[in-house]
Amino acid sequence: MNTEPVLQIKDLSVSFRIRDEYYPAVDQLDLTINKNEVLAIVGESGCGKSALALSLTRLHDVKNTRIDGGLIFKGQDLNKLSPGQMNKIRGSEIGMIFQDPLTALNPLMTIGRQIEENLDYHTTLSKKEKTNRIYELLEHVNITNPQRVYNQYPHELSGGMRQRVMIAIAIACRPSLIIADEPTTALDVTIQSQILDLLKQLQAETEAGIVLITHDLGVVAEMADRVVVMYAGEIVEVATVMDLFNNPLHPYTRSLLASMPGANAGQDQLHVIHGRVPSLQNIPRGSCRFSERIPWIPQTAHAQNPQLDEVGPGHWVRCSCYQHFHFEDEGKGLVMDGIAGAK
Ligand SMILES: Nc1ncnc2c1ncn2[C@@H]1O[C@H](COP(=O)(O)OP(=O)(O)OP(=O)(O)O)[C@@H](O)[C@H]1O
Repeated sequence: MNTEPVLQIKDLSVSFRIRDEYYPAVDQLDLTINKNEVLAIVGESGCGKSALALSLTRLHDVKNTRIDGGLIFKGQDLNKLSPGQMNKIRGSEIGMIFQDPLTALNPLMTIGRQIEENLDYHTTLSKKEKTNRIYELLEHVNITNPQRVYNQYPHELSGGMRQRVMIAIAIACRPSLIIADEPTTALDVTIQSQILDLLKQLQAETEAGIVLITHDLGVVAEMADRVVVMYAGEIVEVATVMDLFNNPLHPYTRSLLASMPGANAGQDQLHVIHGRVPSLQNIPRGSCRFSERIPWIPQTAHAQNPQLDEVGPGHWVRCSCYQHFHFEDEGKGLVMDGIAGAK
């Protein structure tokens, strides 16, 4: 595995203003994304995945969002760039693919014109070169009739085709980093797997680092090299995809995996994680954030403020007592050694 860093995230906090106070949705996060790797970020809704993605592209609402910390990309800190400097990087060296291409694409502009706009901004190609490049890009994302699609509007295309167009725009200037936020969530299963295959193929060609934000562990298993599990704004586990699926350590990761369809073969019910991700104002910031989702485990078992520790090569976990948890079948869920009354 190539470990040449593309992006280094250093002590990153992304905070939203709620009634004149800022609350971190991403809390002091450190992470490196390498060239030619797919780094998946997973977690339930509200864990801070999209807040993280927005901060990487600096597409946040500046009035109500504060970003602290470093985003080191090719030797410069994205967080210190002016909006103009960032515009030059976004869409060229950093490509973006979002969940809903219908919202991301301009409904009043033809597909050809939208890709051309990107090339206008980031390249000095002539009109003819741009047109050829657009046809080439559309073909590259497996659009069979590029000439026709060039002149079509987003609403005339299927969801899968629109996502292919988004990918064509994202890769138009051969980015070294791609942020893909739930790129296949809105698509049906067959189209989803075609789009994932396309992303894999493009990555093999470009060697870009891909940050893949998803709540779908099936997508993670298919795509990721490394996985980051987020809970309530923090990383709770980082591991290679093999380690994460074969040897999950954090109770939250284990609960997520047990709640995945197909995980409990032979059992009638999927595991349901008790409770929900706390809202920003209610995150217990000075203690173990996950403890309230496993209330049957006594507070004495939780470290006050667990750190993210490397417990094996490249395997990090934020839990001081992960060795004592185990998962029981038949709906009993997560239990802890020697704790009576656990369920
Ligand atoms: N603009 C905002 N203002 C205030 N709070 C926000 C804002 N955007 C997100 N949040 C809050 O920040 C937290 C993290 O949200 P975020 O959208 O990043 O989660 P997520 O893991 O991406 O969830 P989803 O999968 O549903 O998109 C949530 O508590 C959310 O309610």
